[in-house]
Amino acid sequence: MEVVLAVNAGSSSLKFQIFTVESGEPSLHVRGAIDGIGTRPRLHATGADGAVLVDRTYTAAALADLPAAIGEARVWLESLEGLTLRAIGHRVVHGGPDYARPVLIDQAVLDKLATYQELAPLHQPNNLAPIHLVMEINREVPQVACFDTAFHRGHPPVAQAYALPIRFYDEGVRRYGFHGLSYEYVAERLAVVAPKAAAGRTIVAHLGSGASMCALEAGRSVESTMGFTALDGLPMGTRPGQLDPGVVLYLIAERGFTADGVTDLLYHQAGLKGLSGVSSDMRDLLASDVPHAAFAVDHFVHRAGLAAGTLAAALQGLDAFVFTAGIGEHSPVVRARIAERLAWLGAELDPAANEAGEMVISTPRSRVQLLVVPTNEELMIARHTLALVAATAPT
Ligand SMILES: Nc1ncnc2c1ncn2[C@@H]1O[C@H](COP(=O)(O)OP(=O)(O)O)[C@@H](O)[C@H]1O
Ligand SMILES: CC(=O)OP(=O)(O)O
Ligand SMILES: [Mg+2]
Repeated sequence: MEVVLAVNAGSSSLKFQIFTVESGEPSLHVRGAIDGIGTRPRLHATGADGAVLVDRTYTAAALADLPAAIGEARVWLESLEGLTLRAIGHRVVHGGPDYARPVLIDQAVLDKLATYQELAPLHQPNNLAPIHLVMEINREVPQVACFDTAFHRGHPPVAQAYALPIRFYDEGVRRYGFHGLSYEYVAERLAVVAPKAAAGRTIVAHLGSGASMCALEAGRSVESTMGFTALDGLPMGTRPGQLDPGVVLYLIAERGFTADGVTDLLYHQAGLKGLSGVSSDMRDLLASDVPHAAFAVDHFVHRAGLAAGTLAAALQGLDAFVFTAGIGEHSPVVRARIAERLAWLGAELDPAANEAGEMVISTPRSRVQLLVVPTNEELMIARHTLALVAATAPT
């Protein structure tokens, strides 16, 4: 059976899905992940029917980092029988100014992508590691890089620019935006399940351990809360979101921070984790009775409300607001609190539909339709990979 493997190597997890490709559209065969890498590592995978194929836990030391997780995932994937690998697609967070669409990977592409490591230190090295490994063990299988930045590359220059001397724009210091594979998937899904919302002015809120929002005009991205790196915008699990650059200058000039020290603070020690002192995980904060945990949640909701206002201004109005990713898909409490911040735009939540996790969670008379649409970055990767491989196959 011919399959495409989609790999989403993140900061603390390695997600993968295997799709059969007979029909032209990828069809789910196996879905799995190793998560909790370095803390509570767990490999689990299910078949298309939901049957559990593997569920293993490890000590933190046994799977301490992403390379170790890749090694473990490889052993398990190679134990699956009867599969012929047609191609492998990878999520690559930063495509810089060069890549506006997915690309077939060769050494030159890989070298170029390595130059963006500093712009996404939490993600890019992890995204590239499995590509390197496959290149070492099997040069025959085509590999495709699918970028988080690509979906946003049509933003108008006024939206992409920072008010710095223009030479910096020319050399690539721009607002790129991320989570593009997730937004592209949600936009395609909306066109099917909520065509009216899809045709209008929509904000999609991708609220996971990384979090951002995207403004869609008839399914096309026109603005996003993230910028040059995935540090900007909303507060996240361990990243602060929007921050006055003066804070960084203060840390360097007054507190003796090095570049590495600032990087560690902004990528690993800030956000919900830093503010609460409890956890980077929204579930832990909602369950905690520590006052700082509640304060971190309040801050998250406050900033989400402000970001929604900014994007509504970019769209000059709002027809629909969509929740997705870990928090957006699974937390009725956080959805309800953000929906409250959208009341001035005419949004009215249906509490029962929200608690039940229905797709439409607004009342019929709400002027802004509120929706929950689960994302699927791996399916988007598989679609792109299949399309690119088919287009470049020798005839
Ligand atoms: N039931 C829930 N309630 C609140 N938050 C949740 C729930 N389930 C998951 N989350 C949040 O979702 C986050 C993970 O989201 P996810 O989209 O999988 O992130 P990523 O892909 O960036 O690792 C977790 O850190 C947790 O904060
Ligand atoms: C770009 C980004 O923040 O990704 P993630 O949500 O996977 O951390
Ligand atoms: Mg993610």
